[in-house]
Amino acid sequence: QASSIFILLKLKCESLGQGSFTRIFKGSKIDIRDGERHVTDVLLKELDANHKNCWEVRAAAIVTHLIMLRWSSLNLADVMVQEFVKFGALDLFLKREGSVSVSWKLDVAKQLASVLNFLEEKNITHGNICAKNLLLAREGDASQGSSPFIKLSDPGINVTMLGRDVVLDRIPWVAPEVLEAPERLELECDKWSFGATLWEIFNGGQAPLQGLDLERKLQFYETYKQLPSSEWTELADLISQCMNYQPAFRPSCRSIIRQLNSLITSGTSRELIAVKKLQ
Ligand SMILES: N#Cc1ccc(Nc2nc(N)cc(-n3cnc(CCO)c3)n2)cc1
Repeated sequence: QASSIFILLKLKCESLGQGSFTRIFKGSKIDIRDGERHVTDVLLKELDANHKNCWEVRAAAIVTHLIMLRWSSLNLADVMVQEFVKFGALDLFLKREGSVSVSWKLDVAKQLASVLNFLEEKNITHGNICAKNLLLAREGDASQGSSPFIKLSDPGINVTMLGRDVVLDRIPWVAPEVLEAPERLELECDKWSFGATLWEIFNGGQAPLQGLDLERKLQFYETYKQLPSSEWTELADLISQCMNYQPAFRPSCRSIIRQLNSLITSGTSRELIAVKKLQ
């Protein structure tokens, strides 16, 4: 008789950050099977009160008996349980880590581009691509020859259900065309967001346009502005191609991957030259 006991330790982990309307906590799932205990770290995403109704919580019947020893007021209906990904959200990791190598960043960017390519082939639009939604499962250590490994988190509440201010606050990740008509969320929107996420990856996890109020964020789009460009022109070109105000002009995923590959070759040689100059 397989049964799982969920021990939800609602440890208030501020360091976990939060999504738009969710608070996230670390928990433990204890499976008892044939008298053996298996403890798994889990992440709990709790929807805050006034957004309960619009969260399509899919009842994942992953365990036969879910006995929840509540150490808090959590109830299952408002909580989504996710695999606890070891190193957490990429934006926080990059802020904490400070300097990671160019090839590390390009490796992560290429993984994201391949995920977008996979979604494009299935004609699935994610709708909330950003560094906060990239979870780092493996840190990667060049000296050990291991590379980083990322997972794309769920998009959260669908952008069509969000209030205008929340969508405005997602500038510059949200594609401009989505502002006028959120239901026009198409594959090209993820390419725009990919550009903004690439900018985050190469700017230490800093949020672009941070500190601008909603009015100025809206003006940024109304005056067709681009993010401050990197001095690495090929990278700046790729970012501005993705963040083209004409959705149809944004590059295909294959083109993005091809351009990332050429950045990887030129990027690593650039880095070698820089290192040689230092010696
Ligand atoms: N220090 C630290 C540390 C923090 C978190 C994790 N693990 C983890 N696992 C997940 N499944 C999801 C998230 N997560 C983080 N921020 C969001 C909100 C935006 O999605 C989701 N974090 C690991 C280490």
